[in-house]
Amino acid sequence: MTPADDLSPELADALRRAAGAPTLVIACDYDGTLAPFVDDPTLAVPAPGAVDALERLAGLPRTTVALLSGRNREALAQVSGAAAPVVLVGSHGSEWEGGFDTPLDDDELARLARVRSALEEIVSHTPGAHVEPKPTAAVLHVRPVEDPDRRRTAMSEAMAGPAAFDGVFVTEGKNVVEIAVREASKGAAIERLVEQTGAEIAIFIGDDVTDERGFARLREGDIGIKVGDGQTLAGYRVADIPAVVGLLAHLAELRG
Ligand SMILES: O=P(O)(O)OC[C@H]1O[C@H](O[C@H]2O[C@H](CO)[C@@H](O)[C@H](O)[C@H]2O)[C@H](O)[C@@H](O)[C@@H]1O
Repeated sequence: MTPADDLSPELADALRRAAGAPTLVIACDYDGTLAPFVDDPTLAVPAPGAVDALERLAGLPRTTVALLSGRNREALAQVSGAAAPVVLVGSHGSEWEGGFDTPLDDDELARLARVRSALEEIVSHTPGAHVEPKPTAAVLHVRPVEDPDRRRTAMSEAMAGPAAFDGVFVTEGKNVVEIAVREASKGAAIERLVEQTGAEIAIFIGDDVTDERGFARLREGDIGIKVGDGQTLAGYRVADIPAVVGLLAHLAELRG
């Protein structure tokens, strides 16, 4: 069985087309796409072979590989172990090498502190839940909460409380709700990568609802690949993380 055996004929064709593009961008979500979910986000390591395949692709001429994650950039670098020439883009597309285009102003910082303390209050009576601080957001994590009712209650409290504050941007993900004081979109980040490189084809691979903002902004001829089940705007689908690793390794062979 070769990596290509896991791919639909349509996706195999699309990858052959991408492999022949003069300039190519490959943007990949991290959690749920390259790294299996775990309770502690600091321990979410890449699946075997994932970083190797990304680095092989990133070492090819006129090929830009980016990790495009909801995580903040520093956390993304730590858990993934990926480094240049792989481009790391954090905070849902708004945090690049050198940080954010514009730092948070005093109002945004005050709003962020209010959001964090409201989420900490929820955590204080929800055993297992925790808050992940980010430069422009705070995230309530409920994956480790054992009782499903308590998990749902904590999410509802976050939605009715800090998620309803003025001037915040809410993203619900897998067992998380993220409340940001800056709007960000993986779609805008993919457009920026395409603009910077002049790529004729962009590939974007992701598993979560937040990745739909990326799929929505792909151009005709670009290749969106959804990982796992669920509704999607992506044109192609693979079953799971090992299939993503196989796909990347196969693309590296085709383009190498
Ligand atoms: O855009 P991504 O790279 O997919 O990041 C999305 C969020 O991923 C992380 O949370 C998810 O993974 C955790 C570790 O496996 C898991 O515990 C949690 O339930 C998942 O939602 C990360 O912690 C968040 O900051 C990212 O926004």
